[in-house]
Amino acid sequence: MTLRALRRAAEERLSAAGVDSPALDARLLIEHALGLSREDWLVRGDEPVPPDAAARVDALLERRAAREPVGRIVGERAFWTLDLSLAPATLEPRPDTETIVECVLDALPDRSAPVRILDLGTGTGCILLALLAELPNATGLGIDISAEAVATAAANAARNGLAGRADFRTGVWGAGIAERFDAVVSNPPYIPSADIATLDPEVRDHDPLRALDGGADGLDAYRAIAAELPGLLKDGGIAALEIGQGQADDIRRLLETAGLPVAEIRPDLSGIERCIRAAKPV
Ligand SMILES: C[S@@+](CC[C@H](N)C(=O)[O-])C[C@H]1O[C@@H](n2cnc3c(N)ncnc32)[C@H](O)[C@@H]1O
Repeated sequence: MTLRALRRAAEERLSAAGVDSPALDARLLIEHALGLSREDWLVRGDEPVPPDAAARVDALLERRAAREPVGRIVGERAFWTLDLSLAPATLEPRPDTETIVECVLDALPDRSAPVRILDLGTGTGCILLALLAELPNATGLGIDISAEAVATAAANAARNGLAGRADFRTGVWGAGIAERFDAVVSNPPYIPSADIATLDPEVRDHDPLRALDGGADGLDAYRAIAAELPGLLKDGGIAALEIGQGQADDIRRLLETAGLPVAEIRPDLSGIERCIRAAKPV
């Protein structure tokens, strides 16, 4: 079988298994199994695939057909301009979360300023590290309740040349942090507990429950974080939080009750309200 024929067969297999991006996933898994680059398809598509290579591809396709996400299979995921390693305790970063990065960058008056950023529930470190990659004089602290997530985030900082500007610690949201920051970012768990069983298998069976479960109404983490934000922000500092579909009004109320007027609610690329930005009055 040629490489191109293998790819067609892989796509059909993933499509039959209900995978929603079979063409992309087939290509990524074959590239990973065989050490190919995207350009290789142009020049090597008619080459025969040796049986041992086909067996390596088959093993990965079997996992994907069982609805394990590509990022979990290959152990990493691209986010913003970065490649990030994953661990069982980290959420797989989503493109929607880049909305927070854009929102913070657009809200900062001076991108060369030495801003201090706090990321609550940092996971892979994706939000903090993407911001540090864009803000050459910024430094930051990422907090997560999971020690495995903290270790993964620290490794991702090193992998992307940002370790000198990023610290990571275990903690429960902002508890015990005395410092005040120019920006606090967070993508907290926001799925109502009862909805978790209805999620796609890629999410339900592979993202950690602690990264998903937002309590009975999905808002537990926002209540905790909103109460802490006034003590974590400098005067004039901004908070940018990812939100779930339909949660904007409730979270606006939580932030404004805490004394943080909402300045923006920003949609993601699908038009869903995804990031809420508030500021601490000067
Ligand atoms: C939705 S994930 C977001 C991860 C990452 N920031 C991202 O956007 O991909 C939420 C994260 O919050 C962490 N978390 C859950 N409860 C926490 C708590 N009480 N204190 C600190 N972190 C918590 C989870 O371990 C998880 O890494």
